[in-house]
Amino acid sequence: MTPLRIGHGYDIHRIVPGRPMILGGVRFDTDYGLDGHSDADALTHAICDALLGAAALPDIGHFFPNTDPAFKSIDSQILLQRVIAALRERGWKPVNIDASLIAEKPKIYPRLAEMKSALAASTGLPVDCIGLKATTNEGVDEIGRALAIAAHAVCLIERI
Ligand SMILES: Nc1ccn([C@@H]2O[C@H](COP(=O)(O)O)[C@@H](O)[C@H]2O)c(=O)n1
Ligand SMILES: C[C@@]1(CO)OP(=O)(O)OP(=O)(O)OC[C@H]1O
Repeated sequence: MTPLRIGHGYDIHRIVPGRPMILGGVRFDTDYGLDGHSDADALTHAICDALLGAAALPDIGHFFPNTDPAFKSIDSQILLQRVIAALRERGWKPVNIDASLIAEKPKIYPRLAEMKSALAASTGLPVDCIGLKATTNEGVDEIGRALAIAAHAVCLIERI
């Protein structure tokens, strides 16, 4: 079987008042946050889907349905740890992850190191195997009007 596989993931969540803003396992000090059944960490969800996709497994919603109360407000780092465990059971481990956030706000750059540390802890990867960056959408569309935040992720996995 092929020893290396590539995966891609995407997620988007609406910005709403009064919800926590959690991205890459890090909480931002804002009076707005992302709407969702879980903690709505769009970045971590995109990473989960990239890993699942690389292993040709069904997506995050299949493993953790948004109709299941067990996942209400759940910390997405727990979901990511379970995704890593699902891959490990099937003989796969991550090699590296690269992800991009598209967000008008909050400013991501000052918190990047913390986010990488949190994702490294959940995936078991060294921090230098996790790429992370942010860009605004230059005011274009709902993301550009700060009504939503989107994330894209790619990853490589290899045989254990
Ligand atoms: N939410 C964000 C968006 C962007 N950044 C950083 O600002 C730089 C400039 O953004 P552009 O959209 O003009 O490319 C970008 O390179 C990021 O480093 C950010 O920290 N948080
Ligand atoms: C993370 C899960 C968990 O129920 O819920 P949401 O926070 O709604 O996130 P989304 O990316 O829309 O769907 C995936 C679900 O698995």
